[in-house]
Amino acid sequence: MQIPFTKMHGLGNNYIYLDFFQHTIAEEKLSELAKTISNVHTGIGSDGLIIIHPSEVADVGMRIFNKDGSEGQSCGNGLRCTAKYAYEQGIVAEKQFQIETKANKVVAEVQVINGKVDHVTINMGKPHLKRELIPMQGEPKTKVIAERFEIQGEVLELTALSMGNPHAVFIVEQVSKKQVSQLGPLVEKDPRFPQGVNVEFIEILSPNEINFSVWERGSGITQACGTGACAAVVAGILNDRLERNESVKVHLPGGDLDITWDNDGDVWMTGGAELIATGFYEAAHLSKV
Ligand SMILES: N[C@H](CCC[C@H](N)C(=O)O)C(=O)O
Repeated sequence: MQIPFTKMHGLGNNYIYLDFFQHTIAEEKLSELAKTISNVHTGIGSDGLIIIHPSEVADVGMRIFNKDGSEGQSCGNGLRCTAKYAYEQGIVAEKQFQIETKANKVVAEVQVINGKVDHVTINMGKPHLKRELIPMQGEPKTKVIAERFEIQGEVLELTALSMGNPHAVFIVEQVSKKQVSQLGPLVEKDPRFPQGVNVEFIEILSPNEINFSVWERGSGITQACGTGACAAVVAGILNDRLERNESVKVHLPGGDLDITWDNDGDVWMTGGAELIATGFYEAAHLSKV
């Protein structure tokens, strides 16, 4: 069975995209397909699988599956690539349109240069700050801001929130690969986060600029995490370290995103989206799943 695919990335956070307007795959096969197609040795290799699909409540829909086959509720880099694809493939006719995710409906606006989408701005909606909405164990109605968090004998300060998917943000003196690779997987699966959690470490460079690194739920270290960058800026503002209602430059390993948490409570993300390849995935073995 040959499955047509498009591979795209946002700041190096790359996914295999399937266009369900053209060709669908059975629901029960999607998790297994995400695992097999993401495998760099026996598949195409990616951070996961994204489904672009018809929506009854928006112009287009997007679902995201991580490398381990788990389904996330949203994906910032995936949304920018989905917006690029939807506009360039004529799924949408306007430069501004709505995209449905498991988490919410977002508004995307594409910036077109020479007929191609160069970058995309997305209103990612409002963060959820209550512990029960992250979700995280503990006193439900409270927020998680600069909370003492002990892990593997280390005591860190945790700010946790949801962008439709869960995020644990740690403000540190200096981000390092060592801390992400050692602490990331432990926090991701910590029982205090019953649905798991994406883990971000941020270094405040100024009230409008941070360094950022991430261990993603279900995919491990990635070059970038759009929802994570949004969560990081919200966390920095909640800790009075970053400017509200102004653009914050987020330096991720794969490149920069501009994030604003405005006074209406919406989080805005602007960044690139790139086409890598199109092709056909040989999925004969999937028939046995
Ligand atoms: N790993 C995430 C989904 C992908 C998010 C990330 N790639 C982004 O750009 O926001 C989760 O399980 O919630």
